[in-house]
Amino acid sequence: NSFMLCQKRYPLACTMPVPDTVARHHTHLVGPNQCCSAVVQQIAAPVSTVWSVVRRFDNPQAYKHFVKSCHVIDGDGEVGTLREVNVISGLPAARSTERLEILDDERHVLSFSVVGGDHRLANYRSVTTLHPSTTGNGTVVVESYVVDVPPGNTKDDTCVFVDTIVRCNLQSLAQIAENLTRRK
Ligand SMILES: C[C@H](/C=C/[C@]1(O)[C@@]2(C)CO[C@]1(C)CC(=O)C2)CC(=O)O
Repeated sequence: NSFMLCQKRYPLACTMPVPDTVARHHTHLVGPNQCCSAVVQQIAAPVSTVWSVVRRFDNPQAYKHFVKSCHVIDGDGEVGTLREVNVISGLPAARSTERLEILDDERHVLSFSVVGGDHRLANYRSVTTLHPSTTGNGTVVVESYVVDVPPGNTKDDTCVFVDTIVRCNLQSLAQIAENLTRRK
């Protein structure tokens, strides 16, 4: 599957030209003052192993190293569950309140939206999907997002900032899933 990244030049809908089973989840309506992008990460671990880490909405710090701690405010892990994420120092952010929007254990789709907190990424929503690699027993992770461009920022700067964090998260996810696979 030749994943092509979400092109920022799609003014209205940010879709990724990928198999339509994937595109459906990574299609975001992008407003005039928003930007969107996507990050793709190859992981040398089975989809089931990667999913067991990604699906834990209550435990993002398992692989997101910018997260210091997280606790569930409301809900039981199903869609609608709210979490409060506390962020490590040094970032232009302290905490974030996030809502679980999609948790699909069959199709390996997770989506959450940022609904509050003190940071600069208003109306952030991301979708993460897992796909078996076409070669070998690995996983391809696709994570796309849409977010408001903060006042004073350009769309490109915003995408560079968010892409960098998402890429760090997915590289960390790869390390953890590959370590889990070696240990078995
Ligand atoms: C980009 C996104 C997370 C961003 C943040 O969690 C936050 C919502 C508060 O701190 C951050 C780490 C950075 C920020 O400015 C906004 C990636 C993810 O967690 O899935």
